[in-house]
Amino acid sequence: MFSRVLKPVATVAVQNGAKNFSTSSELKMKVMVAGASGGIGQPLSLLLKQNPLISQLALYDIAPVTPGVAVDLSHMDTPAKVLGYKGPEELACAVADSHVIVVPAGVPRKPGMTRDDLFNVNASIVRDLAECVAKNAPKAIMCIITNPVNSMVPIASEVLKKNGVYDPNRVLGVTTLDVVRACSFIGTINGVDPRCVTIPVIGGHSGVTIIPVLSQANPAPKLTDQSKIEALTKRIQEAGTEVVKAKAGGGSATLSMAWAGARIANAVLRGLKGEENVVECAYVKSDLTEAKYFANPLCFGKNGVAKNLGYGKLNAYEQQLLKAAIPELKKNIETGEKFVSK
Ligand SMILES: NC(=O)C1=CN([C@@H]2O[C@H](COP(=O)(O)OP(=O)(O)OC[C@H]3O[C@@H](n4cnc5c(N)ncnc54)[C@H](O)[C@@H]3O)[C@@H](O)[C@H]2O)C=CC1
Ligand SMILES: O=C([O-])CC(=O)C(=O)O
Repeated sequence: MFSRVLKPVATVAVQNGAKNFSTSSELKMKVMVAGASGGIGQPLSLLLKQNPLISQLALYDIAPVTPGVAVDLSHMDTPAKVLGYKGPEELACAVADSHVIVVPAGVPRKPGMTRDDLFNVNASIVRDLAECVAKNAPKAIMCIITNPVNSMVPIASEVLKKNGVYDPNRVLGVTTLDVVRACSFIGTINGVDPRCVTIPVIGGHSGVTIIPVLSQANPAPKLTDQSKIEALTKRIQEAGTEVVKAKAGGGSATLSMAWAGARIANAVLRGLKGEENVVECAYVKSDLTEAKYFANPLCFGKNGVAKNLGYGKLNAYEQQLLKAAIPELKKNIETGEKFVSK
């Protein structure tokens, strides 16, 4: 079950420049989760506690239960040491010396809302977290789950820039759930194990900006005509809303997101550790299109994103999807950038 998420630990030592990194033969990695007591944060932390690449797991949230969540997880018989941090006065300690910071802090959607409707509340949460990261762990790799992802990544990037510590290879928007869903749906259609399916999902993380490149899926979905391809594309684009509706006011995807969050964190950690050819899609600073940020397959290395692998050849339908996504992405990016500059 964990073969993709928990790959064997590489034993090479790496030195990637962040302060207080271990210089012993085994790099000790600290992962911090911001929003650790929430619907995503708790199961994500449960999965991360099982990751042998992590020596320290710092759980941060404004919720009073957070130290208790940390005590609870600390009783699991896996090596990662778990510490809980609660409230803004403890944030700097939680962040300090982190190699990877995963951010599911912020409010989720209710039925009838778009991800953009979350902007007003979540923008300041991500801004303040990024400010603290800039001051206390400028070399950390931020993996931002908080919605709207398309705008939150520009916000974190602009804050890091203002502090003079921005490295575009160290700020990611988490789009892994779109890939996970596409693999799951294709697995069902083809009657195969979804873990054997690969597919790039490019663009961003909301509605029309989510572009599953079905022509590059392996195995190809067994769909006979174009209308079925279009219906599958729509389902992947709207899968978040499918969950929001099904939860009927109880929030959005949490468990599948935790799974996806653990998967991208593991890819980043494997790259930091020196493993080669670790590839996942994520939303990053990009010059591939007119949008300043764009999601597509990336290769991870000792300093975060090591190589942008582009998005390959798109068929005519996918090119049409890309054309529809770009104006929306540009608008979302501008909204994020304006929020920081005002
Ligand atoms: N990127 C993606 O694919 C997905 C993103 N999301 C997004 O993830 C976010 C979290 O969703 P859930 O976990 O379901 O929400 P939730 O409400 O269950 O949990 C959010 C947690 O964040 C905490 N929090 C609020 N302000 C904070 C702050 N300033 N610092 C630290 N923690 C803070 C809350 O106390 C709460 O524990 C939402 O914005 C949601 O839209 C959800 C699913 C998929
Ligand atoms: O739909 C939402 O609000 C949460 C999310 O981003 C997803 O499930 O893809």
